[in-house]
Amino acid sequence: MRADVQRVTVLGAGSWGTAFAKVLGDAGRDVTMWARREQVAADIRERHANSAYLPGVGLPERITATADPAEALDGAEAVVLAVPSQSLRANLSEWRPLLPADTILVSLAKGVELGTLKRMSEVIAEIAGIPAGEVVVVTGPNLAKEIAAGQPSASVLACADHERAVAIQRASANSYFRPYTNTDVVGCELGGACKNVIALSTGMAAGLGLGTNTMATLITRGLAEMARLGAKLGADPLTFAGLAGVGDLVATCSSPLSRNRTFGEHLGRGDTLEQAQAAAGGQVAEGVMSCSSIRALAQSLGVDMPITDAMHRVCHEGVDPRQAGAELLGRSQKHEWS
Ligand SMILES: NC(=O)C1=CN([C@@H]2O[C@H](COP(=O)(O)OP(=O)(O)OC[C@H]3O[C@@H](n4cnc5c(N)ncnc54)[C@H](OP(=O)(O)O)[C@@H]3O)[C@@H](O)[C@H]2O)C=CC1
Ligand SMILES: O=C(CO)COP(=O)(O)O
Repeated sequence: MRADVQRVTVLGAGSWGTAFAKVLGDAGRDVTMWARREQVAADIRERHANSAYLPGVGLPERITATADPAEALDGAEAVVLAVPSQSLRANLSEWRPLLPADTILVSLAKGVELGTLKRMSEVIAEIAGIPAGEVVVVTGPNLAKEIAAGQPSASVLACADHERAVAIQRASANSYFRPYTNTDVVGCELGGACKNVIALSTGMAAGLGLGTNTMATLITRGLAEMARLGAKLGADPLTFAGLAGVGDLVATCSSPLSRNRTFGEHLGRGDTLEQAQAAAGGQVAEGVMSCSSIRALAQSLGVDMPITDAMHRVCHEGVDPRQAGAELLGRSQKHEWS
């Protein structure tokens, strides 16, 4: 493993993969991106733009791109995985023989895998055949469009191996992006996955015409339920007070740029799942799948996550958003911290 990472490969050329490549390029790193579609790769390589995902954003000239994963991965000192959570296992299985030895694996994905109920660093470690403690997880309040516009933001690089987190911290820190390290991978990853589900709920509330008190209630009680899950899985409770918890919740639950919040808003306005998906224009709203996997994980551990449960029932059992809201309020009364 190199402490002074210079050559980075980003696998996935969507919103966050491209914005994170720009962060690395602006930090002076040489970046090669892999795009699933040749036309996206050509746009990045020849026009220094990704018009499909980040229209109007100029990319550093030191970023190049290809649709060939072998070419993208050649010589990579760090590999950033920037594809949706539910396809990551299949994608990485294909790429595994191409991964350079000793490369640092970095995860941008915020989700929990359906079926296995694994966090993304667990999936990556399993497929790559490395200890889970070696995967670096990027999380925090990082709306891609704002970061691509160079707006100041902080982030968290979580890894049990502090040296790997520091290597990526050095490689990504620039004038507008301030990454902190953290060794609580469980807490950081759960924060990133759970907040997408809570953002669905705040979007849904907005779509129903509800105001700020409702949004603050969902954010705060969402934080309580993700912290309960984290505590059961051995996370540090402080993590949920940090960038990966409150920070990402506030950004995602309140911003019109959030795909999860926007998806929820469509459902609240009465759109079907299919209509909301069509409006997302092919971009991933991870919470739609993660509400089911996180709910199953919570149930397997006996953890109460009522908002997540409500989102699962709206998204996958056809429950009306108004009814889900009424049921949340109608639950038995209790102490705030019980
Ligand atoms: N956008 C954001 O602000 C942030 C996103 N994240 C997380 O980062 C992860 C990636 O998100 P983001 O880049 O925004 O997602 P996007 O939907 O913007 O892009 C997804 C990328 O993955 C590709 N892709 C989609 N499905 C597959 C598949 N089955 N196999 C291979 N490639 C596929 C897409 O290719 P194609 O264009 O060909 O469809 C595209 O390049 C998610 O987990 C998200 O939650 C985290 C922080 C911020
Ligand atoms: O994770 C994000 C911000 O930190 C992006 O959220 P969305 O996927 O909802 O756009």
